[in-house]
Amino acid sequence: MPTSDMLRVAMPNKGALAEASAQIMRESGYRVRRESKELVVVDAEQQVELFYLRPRDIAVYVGRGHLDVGITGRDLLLDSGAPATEVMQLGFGASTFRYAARTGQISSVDELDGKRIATSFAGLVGKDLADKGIDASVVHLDGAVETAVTLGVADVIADVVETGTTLRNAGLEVFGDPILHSEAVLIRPQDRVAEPDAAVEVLIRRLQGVQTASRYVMMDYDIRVELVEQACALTPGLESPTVSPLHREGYVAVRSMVPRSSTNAVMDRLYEIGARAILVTEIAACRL
Ligand SMILES: Nc1ncnc2c1ncn2[C@@H]1O[C@H](COP(=O)(O)OP(=O)(O)OP(=O)(O)O)[C@@H](O)[C@H]1O
Ligand SMILES: O=P(O)(O)OC[C@H]1O[C@H](OP(=O)(O)OP(=O)(O)O)[C@H](O)[C@@H]1O
Ligand SMILES: [Mg+2]
Repeated sequence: MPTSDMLRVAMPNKGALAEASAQIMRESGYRVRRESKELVVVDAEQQVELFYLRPRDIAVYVGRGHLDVGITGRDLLLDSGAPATEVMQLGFGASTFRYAARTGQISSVDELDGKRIATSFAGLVGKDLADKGIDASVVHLDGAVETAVTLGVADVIADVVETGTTLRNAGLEVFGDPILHSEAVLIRPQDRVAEPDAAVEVLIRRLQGVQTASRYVMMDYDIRVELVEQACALTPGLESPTVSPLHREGYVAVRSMVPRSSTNAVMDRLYEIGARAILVTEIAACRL
């Protein structure tokens, strides 16, 4: 359906996902908007158009096939009911979607029957209630739903919870299991996910490259040649460590990718077995 040959991408124009979405696209080498009033950015060189839309509307545009891919929240995708499919998790914007009530008032979803539930995710909540066989009424509000309980508009809310600060400030607490674990995701039209699309594949590989580059560091060290197997067991890398001869007889240099979170623990172990000149560098970008 898209009329242009360019890859048409939906970007969140504001809200919790906007900044991180712009950052991951920028680091993936795409031209993003410089100014928050820009609605469309055309990158003729790379044949990509970015459309800045309300996060809530993104699944609608993509589901109808007017845009090829979009970045939105899993909760917004499911709430919309649009025929779009999640094709990649983007690793930011994590949150849970939960029921909450006045502290100490409700301890289980079994108590929801007959209650008024305020939410801006009526689709998601309606489906959850139906799945659980609960007969409750949904009060659909645009946002700041925590206040609905304070003002007596509802008995319960169902909303995005990240740190829990907003709930605490409203004197509310969660109950029951999370309805959903959400995060930012890349979505495509449901009826086109099976169709190979070279431009989408390039986008996904670039996004994966940025994710990997931020999850790993590059580690270099020198070690006596007879200890190289032991050292490589500590730094197996993703495929295989690079082992190069050193000018100094009996030593080799090893280079390997190491998960960022274990950097210091790995350096400690390497040092203990005799590795020296252990250097850690950032990976700016990668394609694996
Ligand atoms: N702390 C958070 N608050 C709100 N949404 C969050 C948070 N963390 C992640 N998200 C995700 O961001 C998306 C919400 O997008 P939305 O545009 O409503 O952002 P917002 O920050 O609520 O902005 P708005 O000012 O328009 O309400 C959802 O997918 C939600 O799960
Ligand atoms: O658990 P927390 O870290 O406090 O974050 C969750 C809160 O943030 C969002 O509100 P937002 O600022 O988007 O306002 P809104 O409700 O009007 O969308 C969300 O709706 C919760 O209220
Ligand atoms: Mg919001």
